Amino acid sequence: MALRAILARSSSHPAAPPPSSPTPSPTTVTAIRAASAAKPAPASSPAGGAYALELEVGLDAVRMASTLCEEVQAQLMRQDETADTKDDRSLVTLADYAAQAIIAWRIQQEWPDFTMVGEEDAEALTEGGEGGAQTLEKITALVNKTLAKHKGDAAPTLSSTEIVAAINKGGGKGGKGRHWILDPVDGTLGFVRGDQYAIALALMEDGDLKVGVMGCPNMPKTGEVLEYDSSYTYGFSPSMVTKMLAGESVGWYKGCIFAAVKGRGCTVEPCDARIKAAPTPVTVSDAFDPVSAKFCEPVMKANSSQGFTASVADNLGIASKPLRVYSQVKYGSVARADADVFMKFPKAGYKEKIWDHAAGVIIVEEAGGKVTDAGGAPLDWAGGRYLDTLDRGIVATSAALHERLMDAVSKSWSSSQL
Ligand SMILES: Nc1ncnc2c1ncn2[C@@H]1O[C@H](COP(=O)(O)OS(=O)(=O)O)[C@@H](OP(=O)(O)O)[C@H]1O
Ligand SMILES: [Mg+2]
Ligand SMILES: [Mg+2]
Ligand SMILES: [Mg+2]
Repeated sequence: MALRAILARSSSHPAAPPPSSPTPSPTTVTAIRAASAAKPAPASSPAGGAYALELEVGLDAVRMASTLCEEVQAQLMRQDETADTKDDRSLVTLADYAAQAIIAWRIQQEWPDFTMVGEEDAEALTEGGEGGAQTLEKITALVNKTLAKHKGDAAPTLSSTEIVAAINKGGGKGGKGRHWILDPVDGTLGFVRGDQYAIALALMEDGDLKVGVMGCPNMPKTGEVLEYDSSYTYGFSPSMVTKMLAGESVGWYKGCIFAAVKGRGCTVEPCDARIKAAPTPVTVSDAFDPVSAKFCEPVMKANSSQGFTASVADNLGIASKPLRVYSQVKYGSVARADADVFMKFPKAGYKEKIWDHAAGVIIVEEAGGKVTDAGGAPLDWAGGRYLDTLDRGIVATSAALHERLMDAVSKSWSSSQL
């Protein structure tokens, strides 16, 4: 792999006061009530049930990875660090490797024989000459620093050999059986631009998603993500940190972790463990009003046909502009009803990867939503590393709106074929 350094876009983010919550949009006329379709949300955290340990480990692992990513994103913004390109010319940073390493290490503590389908591998670090070796050294230091921060005296010091082994745990083939699915930094482009990204972890058993944990370190506590673009990378003010350390409520914060367990609902809580806030149940939008409805999609035209999604939105009567957001934060936005619909229609021939969707999908489903391909079929998690049988694209929405969305997709597809 070529380790060609790319300068992260320079970005100045003026300190801004915490934004206030946006006014909720009214729901009116053509409202489709989805309440009966939505699962009853539990009073607090999904609390795991039979998957309590998996949930606890997943939250711990994703929390550590979030800390590590925040540190690297700040370095990128200061231009103290750079991104590299992989053989497929996509971006990769220290954080992508280090987050995969720390999450795999944490899972291995509980399940030494676990298998994982993860995005990254360590080839560029072991076969990449001096540049690769230097990058591995930085990753090792970053992982150990993060472990020390989170585990204190109990923190081990991992060797670079252990780090390589942990990263390479992501090389699983998937298929039937029990596999963790990991995108250590989803939306790497957003990450290097100081924007939205997600750490997306899921557990799949025989094709069924059982647990999803998604860290979104730049997602605000409330409101739509695009309203906060000037404040993504500013930290907490000194007075907020003082309050947090004293265990006081700070009201607004940025940095959310979504957690979902099959059949037990979905919750959201702060990424930063210093913020004392109980996990809050989230549910998808319970009504559809085209006037106030919003849909989200990838930022890059190369990743999804923006013309096609505009046509589908038009068929649904959605008047507002799309929310173009990096990463699986889009699924989080649908899960907590900031948006009504997420659509992605990649170019023909592009093979979607399971780690780009697994955590987001169980989060939306457990929030009362439905995620399918463009033909209405559920996604096939047991087919290996790719979603090989996917029909055209992926749509996520409330269970109640799904059929209407399918009709809109069919209508747009027919007219685009004419
Ligand atoms: N050509 C093409 N078509 C569709 N999808 C692609 C394509 N190339 C890459 N990818 C995958 O898209 C992941 C990022 O998705 P996003 O929704 O964040 O895209 S965007 O940057 O907002 O446009 C991104 O995930 P990360 O690599 O984790 O960032 C890729 O796996
Ligand atoms: Mg990538
Ligand atoms: Mg991804
Ligand atoms: Mg990624």
